[in-house]
Amino acid sequence: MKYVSTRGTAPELTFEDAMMTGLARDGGLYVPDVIPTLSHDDIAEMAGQSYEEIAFTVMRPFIGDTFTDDEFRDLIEAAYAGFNHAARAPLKQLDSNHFLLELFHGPTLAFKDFAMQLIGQMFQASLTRSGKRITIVGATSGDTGSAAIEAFRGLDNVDVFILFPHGRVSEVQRRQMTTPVESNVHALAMDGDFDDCQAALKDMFNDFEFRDGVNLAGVNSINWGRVLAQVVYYFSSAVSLGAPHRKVSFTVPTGNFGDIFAGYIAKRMGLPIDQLVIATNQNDILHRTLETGAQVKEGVTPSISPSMDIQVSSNFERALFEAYERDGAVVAEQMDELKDKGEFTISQGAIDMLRDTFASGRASEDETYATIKTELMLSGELLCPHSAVGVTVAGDHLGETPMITLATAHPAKFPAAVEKATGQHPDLPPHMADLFERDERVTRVPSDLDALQTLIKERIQN
Ligand SMILES: Cc1ncc(COP(=O)(O)O)c(C=O)c1O
Ligand SMILES: N[C@@H](CCOP(=O)(O)O)C(=O)O
Repeated sequence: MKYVSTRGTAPELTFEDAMMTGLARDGGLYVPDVIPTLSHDDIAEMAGQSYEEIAFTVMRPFIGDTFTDDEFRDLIEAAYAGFNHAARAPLKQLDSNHFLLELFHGPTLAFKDFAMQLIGQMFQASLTRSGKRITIVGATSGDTGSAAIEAFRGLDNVDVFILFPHGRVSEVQRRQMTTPVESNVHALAMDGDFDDCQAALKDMFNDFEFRDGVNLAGVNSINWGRVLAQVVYYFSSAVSLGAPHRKVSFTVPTGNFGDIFAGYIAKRMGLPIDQLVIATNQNDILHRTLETGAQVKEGVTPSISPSMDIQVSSNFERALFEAYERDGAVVAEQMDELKDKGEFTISQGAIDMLRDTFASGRASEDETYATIKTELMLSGELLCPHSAVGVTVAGDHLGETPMITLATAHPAKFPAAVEKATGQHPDLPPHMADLFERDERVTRVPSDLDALQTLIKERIQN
């Protein structure tokens, strides 16, 4: 299995190299050269299997000879051992044909743990073999950062720097990133929004002198390993509702497009998915793109679902690559237009493919509050605002096929919005109960590439 860049000119890599490299050297994102498929029987056999067994079957074809089967099974076991639900990703029934996939039972209470805990294990195994030391830089709108810190804190061959937009994450999210005491953890509060943080990260990858000098690695969904690990819960949940013998649909609260792209990969692998619905908050660039056929960047408006306050949606590039039948030159051209002019127009053939593959919808702030309130009354489920965006949009796409909406974070990460909607204060789980008593350690940084690179170089020398 080889990995190719969405912009067509970077060297082809193995799974291990693609995982450790992050962004391709032509600015693109790595994807497998061929998407493997599972047969109807392979999928049927997953019924009754553990999450870990399904994870092995789904991911094994992608990793080549990076790990032996036994090594890979051990890494998967270790990754999910710290989750506090036996099913890892349990399904709850909301209504006769609407289900909620709870993805917040990992250590940092968001779906990011599913991939980040495994990436942490795979990185450590690879670094032990190579004897290398790396510098991870991540950009976060709130959840990737804490998940990455949790996965890499205390390791002596890794420094982890997390850029988050100052004042634009919830207090719980901020404290998850600023209270770890390990000296290899560096929380950086940057002036600007998440798009600025992600742009700075990509600029660091595109500066080869810096990148090679610090051994830069990425754990955002730039990293194919992140997307891959997220494919698994599409299979586990669909199978528990009767796939492959019947179809299911998914609605996915979406920002950087990594999670829903994982759903697309599951479909390409043979999972019978009917609808894949993109649910956006008021930062609705993806919904507008599907409606109009043009991607036009606007400013980011802060919302009660801050992790989805994104306009430049990194993994949309992977979907475009498929929509343009893997023509990297066209993708590179369109990505340059987005960077230079803030917009690009998708060809008719490509937008037809995207509209055939994805549906979309948008939830306003008022609708999101209303869904949190009514869902608690109707089903007893206390939703986080991101999951509530999903449930709101899913409501417009319910039909005969069972709909699974992804619940991407625990309500206790966003207590202010949840309390405003319901009057209930969601409590943090016991392992985080003293979060508000812990000391914070954070560096305020400008949105300035030189300053960021200087800070990172100085910190890793000490
Ligand atoms: C809680 C939550 N929901 C939804 C999303 C959107 O997921 P994605 O960026 O993969 O589209 C994020 C951020 O990634 C998130 O943290
Ligand atoms: N919502 C994310 C944004 C980064 O997404 P990623 O999937 O590319 O890591 C966050 O919580 O940080």
